[in-house]
Amino acid sequence: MVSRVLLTGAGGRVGQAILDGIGDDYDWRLLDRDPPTENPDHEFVIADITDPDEMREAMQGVDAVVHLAGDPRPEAPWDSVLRNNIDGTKVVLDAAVDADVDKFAFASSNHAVAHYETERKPDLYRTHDEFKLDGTELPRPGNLYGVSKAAGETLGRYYHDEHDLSFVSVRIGNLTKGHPPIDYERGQAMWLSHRDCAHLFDCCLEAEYDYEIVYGISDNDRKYYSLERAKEVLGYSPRDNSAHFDGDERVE
Ligand SMILES: NC(=O)C1=CN([C@@H]2O[C@H](COP(=O)(O)OP(=O)(O)OC[C@H]3O[C@@H](n4cnc5c(N)ncnc54)[C@H](O)[C@@H]3O)[C@@H](O)[C@H]2O)C=CC1
Ligand SMILES: O=C1O[C@H](COP(=O)(O)O)[C@@H](O)[C@H](O)[C@H]1O
Repeated sequence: MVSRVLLTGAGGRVGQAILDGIGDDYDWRLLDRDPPTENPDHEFVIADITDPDEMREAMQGVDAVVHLAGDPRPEAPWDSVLRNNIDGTKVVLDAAVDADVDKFAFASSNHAVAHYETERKPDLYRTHDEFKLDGTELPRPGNLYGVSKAAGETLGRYYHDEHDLSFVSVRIGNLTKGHPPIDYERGQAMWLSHRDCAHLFDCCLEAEYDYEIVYGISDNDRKYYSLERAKEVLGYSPRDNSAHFDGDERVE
């Protein structure tokens, strides 16, 4: 049973969504290289994920890791994604294996597979289009940031096979608070609401799995990512759908 969880990148947007939803459900150790902006409700470690000593220390007594820290910019330059996203993820994985951590949930991204859209857009963002990615496809990154996320997924595969670490890559779509992106069909197709985000990472901490790749979106009518694997293996049961909004207003 997972009790003590290390949340890297805790100060960011995804971290906030997770803590708002399931902050009371685990014994969290929050980690970020930037200090918290307000008094945190949980233990907070200021550390850089590329520092092996800091990560070894932060991992003590941890059952599971939710690894969010990294450069989230689709336009991020190679030196940054190489350091923060690829090397940083390896350092966190090494520390997790040394500390005998059971489960590792990794924040991957839609950008790891963005080039599947190239020859299909804008139709695939619309409800009449049946095309769906399901997580069994090879990566087709749309930028170097996407390459770094595909590398994180592959690192996870290796640490699972080599060290038996349970690893789930969550290819997160577009997280926004309150309502889906406005006037942005792609963003509406891959919208992830805050409450579905928290619930999905809760599932990653509770379910039993070996190595998984799932999509992290709400149950949007426009979706071109399948939610079947997340539902079947993790027990994900999303409650939101971008089709239930007109602009910033919920209409259903
Ligand atoms: N927000 C979204 O819609 C999506 C986010 N993701 C992924 O989810 C993760 C979190 O994204 P957001 O919360 O949106 O980003 P964010 O920028 O709001 O949060 C990232 C946090 O990681 C920290 N961080 C960055 N590099 C670090 C390092 N070397 N050591 C320690 N801390 C470090 C930053 O200080 C920041 O607080 C990222 O890995 C991103 O690639 C993936 C797809 C969509
Ligand atoms: O991986 C990420 O994806 C989201 C959605 O991508 P976008 O190109 O449609 O904006 C992005 O907002 C987020 O910053 C990024 O980390």
